[in-house]
Amino acid sequence: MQIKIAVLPGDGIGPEVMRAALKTLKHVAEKFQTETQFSENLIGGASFEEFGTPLTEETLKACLEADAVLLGAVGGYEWENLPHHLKPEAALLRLRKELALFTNIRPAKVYNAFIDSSSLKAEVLKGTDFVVFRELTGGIYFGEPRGYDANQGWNTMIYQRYEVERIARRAFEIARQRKKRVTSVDKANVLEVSQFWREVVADVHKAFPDVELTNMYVDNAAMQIVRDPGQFDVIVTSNMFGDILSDIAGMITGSLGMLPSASLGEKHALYEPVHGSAPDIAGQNKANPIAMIASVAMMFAYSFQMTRAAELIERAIEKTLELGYRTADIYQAGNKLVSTDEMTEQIIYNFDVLYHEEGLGVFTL
Ligand SMILES: NC(=O)c1ccc[n+]([C@@H]2O[C@H](COP(=O)([O-])OP(=O)(O)OC[C@H]3O[C@@H](n4cnc5c(N)ncnc54)[C@H](O)[C@@H]3O)[C@@H](O)[C@H]2O)c1
Ligand SMILES: CC(C)[C@H](C(=O)O)[C@@H](O)C(=O)O
Ligand SMILES: [Mg+2]
Repeated sequence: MQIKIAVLPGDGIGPEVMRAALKTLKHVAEKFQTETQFSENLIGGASFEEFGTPLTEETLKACLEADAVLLGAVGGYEWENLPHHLKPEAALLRLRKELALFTNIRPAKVYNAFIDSSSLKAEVLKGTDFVVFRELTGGIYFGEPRGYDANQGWNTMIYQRYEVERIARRAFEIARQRKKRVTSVDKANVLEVSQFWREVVADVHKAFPDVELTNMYVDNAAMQIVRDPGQFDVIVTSNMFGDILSDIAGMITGSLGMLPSASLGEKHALYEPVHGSAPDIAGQNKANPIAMIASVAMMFAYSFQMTRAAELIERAIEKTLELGYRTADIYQAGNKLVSTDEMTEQIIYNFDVLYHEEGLGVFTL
């Protein structure tokens, strides 16, 4: 098999975690006799500096032609005051829209080895394994009209029926393979668009009577995720609520540096960590590469049905954590403090150890 991947390292720690991910990817692909073909392009601030735009047509074309896109992160202090359409983040938003990546999947899974280093108590975290399905190409992020002048600023939160239906359907389908529980998160007590969301989700639910549906207001959901994360299986929600809830979920798992994501459309797929470009630690070889490496695992599973490869990467991450290796963001006294590169080497080493063991290829991210 040959796989064609568009690589977009981006800004800040993006290139550092991408280097880690590509090293892992190449190693895994070789083990599984999979031929890889890469295109690499600038995106975000790096692209703005070189071409005066955060996303060139050439980069977009490379992404449209690839089987899967891998993205590091975009953004940084130096580009914060640019007009909106030139900000690094605009590139990511346009890419999601152009590739029609309407489903963003962000799993919040607690690694056992890690349970004592989270900011939450171990007994609260035990058994936490849920996934956020965030709508990614609609809602207030893209609604018109939008703008600001000297006296006011405005955005529009709008959803079309088909947009809610397709993400809800995917959430119910995945729930069927999991614990069969969907929590739809909205703000229907205040927003009409949320009332609409709630009604459409209920309509879609009729085709999935074996899955339990609960509705929850977003403020309560934020609290419940921290109070009792074990109650959730699949959370489905709109673009902005999903953005916020997935960062909260990031802390459940210990650090944003641990959370991978997949963005899927009908034809295209993009994989990126949930975290940003972390300008505060960029260039120091101390970023946690796990979110990016786990995003590669998601790519193998979702884009190429290589479940065994994905499972081995996931287990190699787990084993590396069990052995006590930690980057600075998750370090506690008694651990082995390692750099981005050393963490990557350990994960690859443990991948090789596990590769020789028997396994069924059960991927849980
Ligand atoms: N998908 C993306 O490209 C993406 C996502 C979020 C934020 N951003 C952008 O990134 C820039 C910085 O945003 P922010 O500071 O709000 O969020 P951030 O995720 O970049 O950083 C938040 C905090 O988490 C830490 N952190 C994040 N990832 C880490 C990792 N892998 N290892 C260790 N520590 C890590 C950072 O050091 C920082 O203290 C902004 O320009 C923002 O727009 C981009
Ligand atoms: C960088 C930004 C545009 C992006 C978002 O808000 O979607 C980020 O926060 C994310 O969660 O992927
Ligand atoms: Mg975010």
